[in-house]
Amino acid sequence: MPHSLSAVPTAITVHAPSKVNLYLRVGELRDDGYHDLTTVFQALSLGDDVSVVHAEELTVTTTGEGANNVPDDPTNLAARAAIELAAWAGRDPSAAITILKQIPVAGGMAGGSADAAGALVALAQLWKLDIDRDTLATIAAKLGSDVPFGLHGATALGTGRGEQLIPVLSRGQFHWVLALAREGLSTPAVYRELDRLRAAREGAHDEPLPPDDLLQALAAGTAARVAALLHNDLQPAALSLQPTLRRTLRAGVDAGALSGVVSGSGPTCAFLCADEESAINVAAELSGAGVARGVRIATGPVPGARVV
Ligand SMILES: C[C@](O)(CO)[C@H](O)COP(=O)(O)OP(=O)(O)OC[C@H]1O[C@@H](n2ccc(N)nc2=O)[C@H](O)[C@@H]1O
Ligand SMILES: Nc1ncnc2c1ncn2[C@@H]1O[C@H](COP(=O)(O)OP(=O)(O)OP(=O)(O)O)[C@@H](O)[C@H]1O
Repeated sequence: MPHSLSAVPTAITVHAPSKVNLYLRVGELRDDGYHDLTTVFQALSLGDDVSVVHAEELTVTTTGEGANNVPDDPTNLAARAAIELAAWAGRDPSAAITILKQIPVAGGMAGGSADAAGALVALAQLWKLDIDRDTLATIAAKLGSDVPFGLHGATALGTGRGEQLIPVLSRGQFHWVLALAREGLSTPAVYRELDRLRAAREGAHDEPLPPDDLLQALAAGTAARVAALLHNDLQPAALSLQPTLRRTLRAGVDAGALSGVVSGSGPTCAFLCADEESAINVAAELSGAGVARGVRIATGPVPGARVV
């Protein structure tokens, strides 16, 4: 009996959060193909579970929400995380990675990034690596702009291409309703659409609003003030590519949300509600309105990717 038990490989499981951008200002297109950002991220309780065990080779298997649309080859961001981390450690990247997906795929909630962050934390433990958080964050930034925030979690101000993070004080818990869209949106396509819309406006520039008011509202924990200050420069581009999202945004506010915003590059719409009871009511009404493929309730902020 003890013999057969020891033959079972021990899995390490990490819970990795999704995110919503409470504030996202997009600067000019840079020479490297990225845009400079000023953003405020919040990590949400809706998340993926990433499990790893020792194996002869590197594999990745996904189950759950939208698993059919997630690659099971080395292009999976969790597999790329394994390859980058192994290269840093000077070892082979062999491990079996299993992802239980809850974060909508191509939904603007950093699903792949969460899995990459989760794989980094899980594999660092499985491989018993002596690696500090800063080095892990540097590897994370190579994998994608949103991956460092997947490690960081909570609420943070992001600059650069979104990978440079400063913690933001946030009091209490915020209650969100997420409306999942039927079709995903490609992040590069949404940035391209923003550039196209801006070029068509012939030099008209938005005044960059500093997020100071939002940071104060977060520190005070006032949902109504935070709701009034939600802002996403990518929203017009996401709406241009998926015009039905206008109806979704209206439906959430009509259902009683304080306010709604497209999450990151979309198409998920995130609605901030006054409290838990309001979120339950908004979710029920939105489900009945037929504007979304599905509706989820989430709270934030929550911690970054961590072993469970
Ligand atoms: C929309 C956001 O989710 C907001 O947090 C992020 O900016 C996207 O982050 P991500 O999915 O991790 O994106 P990456 O994998 O780093 O980049 C994918 C593509 O998005 C565009 N991109 C991304 C980040 C950024 N600051 N500027 C960009 O223009 C680029 O075309 C890039 O090739
Ligand atoms: N582990 C993964 N989970 C989901 N998608 C992945 C993963 N690895 C690679 N992908 C690919 O990346 C594409 C974008 O997926 P993802 O769910 O990360 O988008 P997103 O949440 O909109 O990203 P972001 O919010 O960071 O811009 C998918 O269509 C899929 O082909």
